[in-house]
Amino acid sequence: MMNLKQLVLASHNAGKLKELQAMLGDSVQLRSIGEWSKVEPEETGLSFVENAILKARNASRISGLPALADDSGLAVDFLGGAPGIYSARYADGKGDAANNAKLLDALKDVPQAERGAQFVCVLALVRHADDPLPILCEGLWHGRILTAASGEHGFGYDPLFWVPEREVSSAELSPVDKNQISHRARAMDLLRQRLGLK
Ligand SMILES: O=P(O)(O)OP(=O)(O)OP(=O)(O)OC[C@H]1O[C@@H](n2cnc3c(O)ncnc32)[C@H](O)[C@@H]1O
Ligand SMILES: [Mg+2]
Repeated sequence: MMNLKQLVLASHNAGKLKELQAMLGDSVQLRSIGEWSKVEPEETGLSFVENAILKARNASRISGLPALADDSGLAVDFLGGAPGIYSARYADGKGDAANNAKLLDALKDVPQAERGAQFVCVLALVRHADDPLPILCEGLWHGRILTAASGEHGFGYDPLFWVPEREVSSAELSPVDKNQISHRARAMDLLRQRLGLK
């Protein structure tokens, strides 16, 4: 198999790097693609899977190492699954706070029963840039969109995501707790099984 001591993470998102490295533990060192390039590839795919593969290939091409990508987002029922693959760009690249404000506004006056949402995470691992058989793993996390932000942990939409099984927002979970139950944790669990790491 491939040498998994070092894996390039095809992401410029520090929150993802932290979470994924914590889940992997010491067995695999994740190195951010930011060490090689600050340029983010355009995410032109129409699905999480396509974008994850595109980012992984790009990082592997640049670094010459096997690469792992995470394409993720928030799919809101009332919005027909939006912002979905456009979650990072929902407020036109103005960042997390603007994304959250736009989402709250889009759900203004929407009753609790219709505020269901899921976080989605697709992990793609390529052994090399032209790998014809990327390893793909997916994880979902069901919850609800709050009417106001709450909590300081995590990143992105975490302050707006109510976690029914814990009765707190995702940003109120400790990092250790989030990493046990999140969409990313579920996808990583499958990946570790696929790689024989557990
Ligand atoms: O593409 P890379 O460089 O990995 O970084 P990114 O932030 O652009 O990542 P995505 O394209 O996958 O977009 C995912 C967005 O979905 C949101 N998101 C994903 N996982 C999340 C999580 O665990 N908690 C909160 N928000 C999350 C957050 O807004 C992210 O910016
Ligand atoms: Mg992105």
